[in-house]
Amino acid sequence: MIRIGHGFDVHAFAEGRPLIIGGLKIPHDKGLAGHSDADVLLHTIADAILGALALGDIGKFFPDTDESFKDMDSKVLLGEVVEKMNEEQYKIGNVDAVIMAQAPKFRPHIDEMRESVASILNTEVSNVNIKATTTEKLGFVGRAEGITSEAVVLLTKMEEY
Ligand SMILES: Nc1ccn([C@@H]2O[C@H](COP(=O)(O)O)[C@@H](O)[C@H]2O)c(=O)n1
Ligand SMILES: C[C@@]1(CO)OP(=O)(O)OP(=O)(O)OC[C@H]1O
Repeated sequence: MIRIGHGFDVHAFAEGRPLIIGGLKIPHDKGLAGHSDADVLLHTIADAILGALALGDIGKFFPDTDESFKDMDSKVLLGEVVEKMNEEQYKIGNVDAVIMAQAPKFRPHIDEMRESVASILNTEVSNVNIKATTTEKLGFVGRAEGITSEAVVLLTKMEEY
């Protein structure tokens, strides 16, 4: 049994915050605004997993009106979503994600990011692909107002013994 899910998220740039993407602190002159640490990539992957399981989205489980999630580490958020996935007897088949940002350049960080994401998802690095693209200076991404990302995940049912 396999299930597919899609995730999408957007966060605006904000001065005076670190840029956290894929669980890594990426050197840049600004970070992203959010109730949590605003890790747009981990939110996208969490939403894709919840989507595959027809469980809703991260706002349902981690509402931004709840003060206990203020400045939350999104690695913890995604870890809790992985626990839900395991409770449903599913594991990661593979993940393919794209980060859309005019800057910074993510290419130098992609391999470390894949390792970080694979570790949270409890899967092999070869099951995690992360891409980055600009939008050729078009739209809110192109004007460097924020970062958006999209992901698809394939989940596979755990073997029953
Ligand atoms: N924030 C980004 C954007 C892009 N890259 C890498 O550059 C390649 C070319 O990007 P274009 O938007 O000009 O097509 C892209 O394939 C990525 O490898 C990046 O590292 N960080
Ligand atoms: C993660 C949560 C919760 O801290 O906050 P944000 O960092 O604002 O992220 P978003 O992707 O807008 O939605 C989920 C939120 O409930």
